[in-house]
Amino acid sequence: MGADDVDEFSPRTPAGRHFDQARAEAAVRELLIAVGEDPDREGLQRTPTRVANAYREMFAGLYTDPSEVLATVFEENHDELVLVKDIPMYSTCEHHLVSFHGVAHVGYIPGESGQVTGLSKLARVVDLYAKRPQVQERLTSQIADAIVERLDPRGVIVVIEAEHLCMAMRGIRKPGATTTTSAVRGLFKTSAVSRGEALDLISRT
Ligand SMILES: Nc1nc2c(ncn2[C@@H]2O[C@H](COP(=O)(O)OP(=O)(O)OP(=O)(O)O)[C@@H](O)[C@H]2O)c(=O)[nH]1
Ligand SMILES: [Zn+2]
Repeated sequence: MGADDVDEFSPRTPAGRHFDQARAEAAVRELLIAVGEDPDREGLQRTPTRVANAYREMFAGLYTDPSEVLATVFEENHDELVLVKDIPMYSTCEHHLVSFHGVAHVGYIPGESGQVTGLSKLARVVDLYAKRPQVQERLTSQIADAIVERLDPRGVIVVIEAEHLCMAMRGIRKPGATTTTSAVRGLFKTSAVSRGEALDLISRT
């Protein structure tokens, strides 16, 4: 398959872009040459294929529609906080293409219709946006906005705590430094009491 040929099963982004396996493999081979390696030595022969497969997986969220992930919604007449804590999260820094990883905490208060979603769906939304080239601030906001759009809740709070390998293994080299970001919507923005209660539950071990 040539670099521009894409089979009909290649995953596509909503904008119609696709994962191009042949091109990804060629790029990895080029990178190995650029760093002074021999891509034909035995240990590296399958590396372009492996790395392309890994990137396909790491960026799988580019090809998934968030509304599909939050499709399961049901009425429970629950009008208080639902909080899923410590969701493991692996994303990729869009500046250096290395990992940033940690945990996400996602909470919401259902809207007047009392509609809730499956708990696993909150973790799926985290995954979907994490599996893209990202910055932590945008990842946090996108998760919150997707939940607002689908569930029309009274409020949403998303907190992400992560270590960026681009700050640990290279550059400033500060392993262990963590970055915390939050996105609050609705009641969690307008009410300091609601926000404080949620943050208290999130920080409790
Ligand atoms: N705000 C924000 N910054 C990030 C994130 N991930 C990486 N960065 C930062 O992006 C910045 C890119 O800075 P540049 O000066 O363009 O790149 P650089 O020369 O590689 O920078 P250093 O990492 O400081 O060596 C760095 O300060 C990173 O720490 C993120 O999720 N959010
Ligand atoms: Zn980075």
